[in-house]
Amino acid sequence: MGYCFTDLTRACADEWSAYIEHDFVRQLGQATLADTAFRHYLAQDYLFLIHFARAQALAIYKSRSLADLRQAHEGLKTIVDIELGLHVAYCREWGINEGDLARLPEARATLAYTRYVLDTGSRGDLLDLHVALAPCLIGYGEIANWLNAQPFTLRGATNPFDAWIAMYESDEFQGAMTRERDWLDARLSEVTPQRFSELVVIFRDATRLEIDFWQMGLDQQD
Ligand SMILES: Cc1ncc(CO)c(N)n1
Repeated sequence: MGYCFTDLTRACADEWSAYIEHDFVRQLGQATLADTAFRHYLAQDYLFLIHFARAQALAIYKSRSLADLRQAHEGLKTIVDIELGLHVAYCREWGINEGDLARLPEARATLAYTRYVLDTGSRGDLLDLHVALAPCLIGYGEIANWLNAQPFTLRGATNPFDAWIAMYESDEFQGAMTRERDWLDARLSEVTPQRFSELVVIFRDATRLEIDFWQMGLDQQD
């Protein structure tokens, strides 16, 4: 026994790489992504982040110890104070104002992913919820690092999506990702093989929904 976070990604290696190395991500790195696809993704991601913040709040509610409560609070602050603040400013640069965002219809992929996380968290315990949230917080940090390691990735003013990569490679986001991974490593070290296999199902489903989210952006689906 004694599992850790990378055992989850190893158990879903195909889905995890399909998510981290998705065409949307590659095109963003190569600066070949269509502006309309990026704008569609950005707007839907605003709706995603609001529900994701609610899921972090649910993790606060489900915490039994001060240490757990602090970890969930960290997650909430990362979303509301760092990511959503940057996101709203970033949307404005791309010609989407907050009024437009508030009136936006939710795409099916956004609905499916956010409600899946909230339902998994309501039904299960704190660990189920953190595992459902993990592809998001840890995945985006890994995506920024993966992009930076690819020879095709363009950085700087020649890439209109450069600020997006900068957000997820930032010390604040990478720090939040590391703390979440440490929290998961500590909890996973104590679970039984049967419990681990339940958690793999949650992790795989959430990762599949992340893949659908990229595809929704690429195809501009509603
Ligand atoms: C869909 C999605 N997953 C993960 C993140 C990172 O928080 C995000 N902003 N959007």
